[in-house]
Amino acid sequence: MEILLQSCPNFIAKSPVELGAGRHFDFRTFATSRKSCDVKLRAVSRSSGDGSSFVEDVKRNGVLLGAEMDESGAIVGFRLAPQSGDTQVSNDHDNVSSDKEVIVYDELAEKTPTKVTHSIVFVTSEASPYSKTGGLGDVCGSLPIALAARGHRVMVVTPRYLCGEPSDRRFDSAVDLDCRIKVSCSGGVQEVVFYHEYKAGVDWVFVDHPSFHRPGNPYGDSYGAFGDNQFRFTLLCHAACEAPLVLPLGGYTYGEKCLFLANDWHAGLVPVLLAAKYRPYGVYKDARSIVIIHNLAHQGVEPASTYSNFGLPPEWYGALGWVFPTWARTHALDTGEAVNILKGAIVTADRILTVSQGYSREITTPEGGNGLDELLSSRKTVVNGITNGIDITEWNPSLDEHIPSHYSLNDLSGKIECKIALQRELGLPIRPDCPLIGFIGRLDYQKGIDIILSGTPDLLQDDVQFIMLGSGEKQYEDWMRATEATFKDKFRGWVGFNVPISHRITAGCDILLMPSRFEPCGLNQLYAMRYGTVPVVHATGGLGDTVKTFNPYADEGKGEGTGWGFKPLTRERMLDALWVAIETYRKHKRCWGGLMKRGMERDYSWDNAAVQYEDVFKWALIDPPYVS
Ligand SMILES: Nc1ncnc2c1ncn2[C@@H]1O[C@H](COP(=O)(O)OP(=O)(O)O[C@H]2O[C@H](CO)[C@@H](O)[C@H](O)[C@H]2O)[C@@H](O)[C@H]1O
Repeated sequence: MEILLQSCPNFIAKSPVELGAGRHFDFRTFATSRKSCDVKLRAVSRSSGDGSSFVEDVKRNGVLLGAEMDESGAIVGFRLAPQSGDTQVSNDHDNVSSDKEVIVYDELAEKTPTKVTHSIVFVTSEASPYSKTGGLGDVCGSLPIALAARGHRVMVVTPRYLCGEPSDRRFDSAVDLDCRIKVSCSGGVQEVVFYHEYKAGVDWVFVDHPSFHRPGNPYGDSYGAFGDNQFRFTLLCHAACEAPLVLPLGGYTYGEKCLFLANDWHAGLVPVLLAAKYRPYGVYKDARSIVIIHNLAHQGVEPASTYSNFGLPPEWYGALGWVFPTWARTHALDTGEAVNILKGAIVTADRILTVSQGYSREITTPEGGNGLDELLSSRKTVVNGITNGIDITEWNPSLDEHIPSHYSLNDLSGKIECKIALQRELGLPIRPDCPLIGFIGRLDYQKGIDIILSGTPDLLQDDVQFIMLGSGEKQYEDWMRATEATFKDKFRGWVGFNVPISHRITAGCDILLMPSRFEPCGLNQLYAMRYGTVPVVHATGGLGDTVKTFNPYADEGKGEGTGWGFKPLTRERMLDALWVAIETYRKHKRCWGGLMKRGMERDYSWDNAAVQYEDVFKWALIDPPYVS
């Protein structure tokens, strides 16, 4: 797309590093420099109260066919045209490619009116199937599709990770938009490139930079977390703020009236940038930002001296500045001063969302707030929780490509075949009647692995089989291997991240164990219930919200509930709950059938959640920007 910004020196503003000690960092520099770059960018990026300057630019340059405005007169997008000749006409969003200009003319647009409700920009460090290390990838791979299906215009901005493995091929169908922007951060100017794929109604935008090309997962490799993650995700956030202004996806930019959904700390700089870098210059005045907390335990905390890497004005230090409590400091001279990206998001975003109502309450308490509870409590009126849905196409026992036999509520025979096949695959004795317990998840403190570790020897005294799939802390991986060697006929530990195996465990087990210490929502218990596998969970956060404990006497003796929730999180309580579940499985087949059925019958689709997200969008837009 030649018309775009190729040489635009975006982020002309010098970073505080470049400006030396000067306290008067002047963002007018930024605004002026922006004007001096390619006039076409000026037309796209500059904001105007009444839109008149846009119309002027259109007339003068012939670049824009017109600014698209909503009822209030706010600019919500632009239609772009090339400067000269050979125009191709297309209304097919799928045809967006680097060698083709896609124009949507008025007549075509009239015939197929866009169902634009909101322009939504997800910013995330992972989005399945392109990248996934956990539940964040699942959510950002499916919620955007659900919102797009409801008529919203949805873009997902995420890195283009290339790690030299076959998984890189997932990005094969994304095309280079030939749009380069420059980002000033970390004391230099970085060029980032945008790739794009339009799929399932969503614009998947991939931010490309050499720092996203390396072996390992999105955050680290076998040596631990990457040392430059702050830099990598700072780049992502800067690029995500530019994307709606500069990318004419399907012929239109998203424009300034966007709803940014910033997921976890990796995207946490987005609300800060809107407030500190754009709004003071009239850009994104009508945009709103919502920070979605999938896990408060990770906040993007680095030494205070790294503040200058963000490309923010010095006077905005207070938004990210953070001081560790005395007990958390490492030595006598440690002042505890740090920058905390998630904190920055919490104090600048228009709304704060978590992925279940239970967790939204917990994060405002000292026990669940990870040091941010007071801050979150101070913004309690804009904190909400919406329980995640799941991708019911990927997780469907009657169609799942990863499992050996299919089954449904009406015909469960395939489930026992899945169990037998799993026992065979993992080399366990093939015993269809033996209670088979599963665990899937990261091997870390959050997931309560230490409780599993202390309870397993007792659990395995019983006539049960136990399968664990996970990777994470080395001590737990080693423990899994050692336990497998000790209990050859009863225990299997699969160390690694393997999606097909996770499906086969979900389908083949009778019980899924989740003793998470905290769980913002949890997806595996939802997958399990959909697959007729009964969850036994620590009743915390989203686990408490989604798993209702079995009561055989309720509903005139028909029973109610979909599993067991135990509390508090102790080895004894976990073993008690497991014992009740195992006994019910063995001795009360009818009750067990009821548990499976009620779990399988539930509605897990994203539709409910999407409607609730729309409410939050509405509330965000009713209020003026929190930081204007
Ligand atoms: N070894 C392995 N092999 C294959 N697949 C594996 C795997 N380990 C985990 N997974 C998969 O990764 C996902 C994990 O999702 P969770 O919601 O359980 O946890 P996570 O803590 O990553 O997510 C955070 O974000 C999500 C989304 O909001 C919240 O539900 C959650 O509470 C919060 O901690 C599931 O799809 C699971 O099957």
